[in-house]
Amino acid sequence: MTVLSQSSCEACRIGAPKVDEAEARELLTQIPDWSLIEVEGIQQLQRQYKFKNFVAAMDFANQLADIAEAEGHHPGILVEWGKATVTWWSHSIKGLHRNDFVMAAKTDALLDK
Ligand SMILES: C[C@H](O)[C@H](O)[C@H]1CNC2=NC(N)=NC(=O)C2=N1
Repeated sequence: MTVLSQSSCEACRIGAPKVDEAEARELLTQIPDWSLIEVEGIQQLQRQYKFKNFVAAMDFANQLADIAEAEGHHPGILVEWGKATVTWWSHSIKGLHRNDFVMAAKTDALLDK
């Protein structure tokens, strides 16, 4: 199996294939702390990270912004005191593309730095 955190995003345009349920289940084994959620009919990946204070959460969000820009794929980020909630989905296909699983794994990998 390819290591998601070491993969890159591929071009994702309208009409690109959504990840099906079997594939989602397999990919989730590499990002076990993420939840599959559905918001207004759109499947998304979500994880909440805990930090020691607001500045640490904000610093994490800024590091995530850098990798999002580098990959051309962008998350939802909610920063609060001591936590950051990150949500990944592909706007262009209104659902989950493999890119979202790649980015979730890269988000986790930020914690190892
Ligand atoms: C033109 C640009 O590449 C696109 O709008 C990208 C930007 N970042 C994106 N991020 C996410 N999460 N989904 C998208 O469909 C998306 N599209």
